[in-house]
Amino acid sequence: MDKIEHIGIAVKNLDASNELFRKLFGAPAYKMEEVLSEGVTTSFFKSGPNKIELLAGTNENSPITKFIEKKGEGIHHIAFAVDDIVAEIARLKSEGFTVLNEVPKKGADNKLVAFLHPKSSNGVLVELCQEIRD
Ligand SMILES: CC[C@H](C(=O)O)C(=O)SCCNC(=O)CCNC(=O)[C@H](O)C(C)(C)COP(=O)(O)OP(=O)(O)OC[C@H]1O[C@@H](n2cnc3c(N)ncnc32)[C@H](O)[C@@H]1OP(=O)(O)O
Ligand SMILES: [Co+2]
Repeated sequence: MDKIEHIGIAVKNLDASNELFRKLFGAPAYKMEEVLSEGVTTSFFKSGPNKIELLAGTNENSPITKFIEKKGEGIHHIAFAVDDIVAEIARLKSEGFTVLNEVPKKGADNKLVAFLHPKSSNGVLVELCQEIRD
């Protein structure tokens, strides 16, 4: 795990939150992207070397919709950059973590991603992100 790649924040209304975070960071989102497979639409902000990912659910089954119903808006996950997501998944499995998708899937912002069940990581939803290299 090299560094925190982004922090994911679950929001009800992406337009309203885009404006709030534009004021917070003094700059607009640098990217907005829908990830159909996850039932989310996202916007990304840069805060110095860090990234913030705002996520809104696009359907009632979206993990974000369910999260907000249960816990309200707020920090949803922490994503870490990894060099080799397949190797990292194998390592974390061997260490006893519950990997929610053992086959990496396409995420936002040109990444392959995988998630650990929060119950196996002290109540924190952890995302692994590997840059998709052309
Ligand atoms: C990929 C695009 C983008 C990117 O960066 O590229 C994204 O980041 S997409 C982000 C959205 N996608 C996901 O979150 C996928 C992984 N998440 C899941 O598979 C589910 O959300 C899961 C398994 C974490 C929870 O599933 P579900 O909501 O069906 O189960 P429960 O509500 O019963 O939750 C079980 C248990 O976990 C607690 N929980 C749920 N979500 C979180 C969370 N984000 N952080 C911490 N804890 C969480 C929940 O409260 C339950 O605990 P309990 O003590 O039983 O209440
Ligand atoms: Co994310």
